[in-house]
Amino acid sequence: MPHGRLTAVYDEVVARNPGEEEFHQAVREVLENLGPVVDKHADLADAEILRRLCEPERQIIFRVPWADDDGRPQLNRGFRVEFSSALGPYKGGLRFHPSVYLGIVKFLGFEQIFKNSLTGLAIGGAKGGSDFDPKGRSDAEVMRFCQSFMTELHRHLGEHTDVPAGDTGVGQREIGYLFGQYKRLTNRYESGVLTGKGLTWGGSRVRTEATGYGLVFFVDEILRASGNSFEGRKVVVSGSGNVAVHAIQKVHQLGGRVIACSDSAGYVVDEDGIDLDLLRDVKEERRGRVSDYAEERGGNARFVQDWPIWSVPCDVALPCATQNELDEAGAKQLAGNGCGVVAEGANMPTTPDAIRLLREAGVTFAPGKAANAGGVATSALEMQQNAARDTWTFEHTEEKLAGIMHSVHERCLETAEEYGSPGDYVAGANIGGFLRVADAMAALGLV
Ligand SMILES: NC(=O)C1=CN([C@@H]2O[C@H](COP(=O)(O)OP(=O)(O)OC[C@H]3O[C@@H](n4cnc5c(N)ncnc54)[C@H](O)[C@@H]3O)[C@@H](O)[C@H]2O)C=CC1
Ligand SMILES: O=C(O)CCC(=O)C(=O)O
Repeated sequence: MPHGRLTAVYDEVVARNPGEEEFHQAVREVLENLGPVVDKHADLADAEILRRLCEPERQIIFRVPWADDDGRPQLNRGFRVEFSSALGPYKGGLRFHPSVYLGIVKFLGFEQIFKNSLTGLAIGGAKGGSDFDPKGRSDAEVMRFCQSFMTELHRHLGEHTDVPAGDTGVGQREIGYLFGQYKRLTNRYESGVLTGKGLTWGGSRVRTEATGYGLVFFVDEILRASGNSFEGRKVVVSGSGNVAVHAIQKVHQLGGRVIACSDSAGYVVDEDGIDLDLLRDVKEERRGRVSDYAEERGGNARFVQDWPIWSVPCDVALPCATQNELDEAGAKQLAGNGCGVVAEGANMPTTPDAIRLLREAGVTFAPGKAANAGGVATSALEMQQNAARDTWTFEHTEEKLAGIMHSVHERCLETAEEYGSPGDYVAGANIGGFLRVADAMAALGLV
């Protein structure tokens, strides 16, 4: 990072947030692109916008006690990092996974600022979660955990203040328990306080599908820009959760074929194309593994007990599982096998070395800030419907999502061009996301 001013900001972030490696990585990835912005807009640098953006407006860490099914007390740690409210109420998901600690929540919250800004909608940036592991827990245990988590968190939330949603380990079941407890504690049916709700209690059509669908809409924009399409293309998707499943569905709808997906135990290769009904039955209904899918599917499907998935040859790769899952070795395999596009469905799944390698090899790379923005954008559409006490059809909502992904794609390309890096989606996303939030911060004064 050659720009002195940016290096100083980065060094300060590392010194003030020791041990939070994922947060350092996320900050560095943004700062690396901001040299031309600082040169062009000295006023933003003088207002210390960058330093202020790297310091969350508020960080909440709390104890979450709950009782398991045997009546034994259990203890977890809860987090909510409210990073920036310059553009609107804090907005971003909750992650329940044993790996969650402050550094993970801060990297996710930091990325969320720029992603949310890129959507063009009125949403600030935040993220939260807990080191609670829902795997193997009964519904009753998950409910008690969620109720305890919300018992503390509710005092920090509100439809105009902070609006969480799901992320890894938090789906509609958890959002339901959280919303139920919020309603009980506040005695308010405040639909706009959480997104990702069920359709009978204030949810939006397409929110469940939105991140995966939006990702595929974004890749479709990339392919169309060079006169191509998904028709007949082989696609590899890592993960088999919410984002992965809906990305697979939309790829199939657009004429592509997803031939592999994974979970934390390994991956399945199915050259005939993943059978989505079977995958969803195994993963969502029975909470099983992709190895069960391979066994039940039979035929050409095979399970490989290894990780990661990137040795499977494909035209398009969509990392949709977790951070830093695609490293330099994986990038080398993808590029060597002729992959043309890598687009991030997960948040920061590609390491900096892997991104460098992909770009040097001529692979088009789309960062999650832009490519997976469809989820949070549709959350904002859910908030719009809640505020108007309205419900939209699936077709209308999906059309809006596609329009938003089109404009995120345009914003990335136009910004990259303007700032001297034509065709560079990383520069376009980072600069485009930064400019909108920086402009608002400058207008709001030193707050
Ligand atoms: N749900 C949403 O709307 C959005 C999610 N994302 C990101 O997409 C990614 C996936 O999220 P969801 O699909 O919602 O979660 P999920 O909980 O539905 O699925 C996560 C998937 O990733 C795999 N996975 C998780 N941690 C892993 C690890 N340490 N090693 C190997 N595999 C692992 C799981 O096996 C599962 O298949 C995350 O990075 C999340 O932050 C990004 C934007 C929005
Ligand atoms: O819908 C939301 O508010 C959150 C989505 C999210 O967590 C993300 O974009 O990573």
